[in-house]
Amino acid sequence: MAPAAVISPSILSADFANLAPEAKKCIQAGAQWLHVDVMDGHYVHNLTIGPPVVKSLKAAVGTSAVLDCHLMVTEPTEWVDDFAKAGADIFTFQLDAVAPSCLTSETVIPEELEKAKALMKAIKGAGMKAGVCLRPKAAAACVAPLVEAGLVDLILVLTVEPGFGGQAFMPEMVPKIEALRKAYPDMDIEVDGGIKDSTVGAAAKAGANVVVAGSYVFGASDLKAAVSTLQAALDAAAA
Ligand SMILES: O=C(CO)[C@H](O)[C@H](O)COP(=O)(O)O
Ligand SMILES: [Co+2]
Repeated sequence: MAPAAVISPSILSADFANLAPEAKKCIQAGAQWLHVDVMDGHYVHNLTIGPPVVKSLKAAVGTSAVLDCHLMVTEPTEWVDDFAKAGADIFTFQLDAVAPSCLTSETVIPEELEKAKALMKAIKGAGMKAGVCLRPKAAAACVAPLVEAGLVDLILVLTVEPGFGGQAFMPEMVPKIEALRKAYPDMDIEVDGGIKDSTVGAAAKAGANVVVAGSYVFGASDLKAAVSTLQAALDAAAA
């Protein structure tokens, strides 16, 4: 069965002083997940959200939304337990943070592959779903041994360089989404970066079933209409 269509607004573009009402507005507008961009000031030059904020968000939204945590951090393994305890539902890490060979080769070197597998086992062992994120330079083929090992619940395709919201969608990432959908018909494939009314169609047609949008949703004069536009594009691609 094809995976369900999901909208995951990135709270990176929300008003942090009003995070709970902002999150609830997204859920009322039809968003099923909330995307939490975690940046540690090392992997990227930005500092954002950590486990205490995830804990408060979980207390505010309960089970009405999946907390889709995207960790742009140098040492994801160190954060597994803290995010699990805070209430994260999905823990997605940057593959190149543990397996830098994915940036220069179609095959991850064995030592790095073992590190990625151990991390994913820890994520699942802590009760979260395990996501693997490919930044633009990371080769799609590198996820194959992880999928074959039954460790991948979600593949996130970054369509901007990691670090900031509000960047332009990279159309050259569309073939990567297509290749992953062809290889993994039942996998949750998430697209993240520069998604708005004019770009969501290309990502959805290529096979993404989960769309992240930050600046488009929170910058819209009508948040509900923005979420509906994204949902309509996913529905049209699935029809
Ligand atoms: O992971 C990210 C950046 O590293 C963000 O999730 C992404 O950029 C969302 O913001 P926008 O929709 O404004 O592009
Ligand atoms: Co993100």
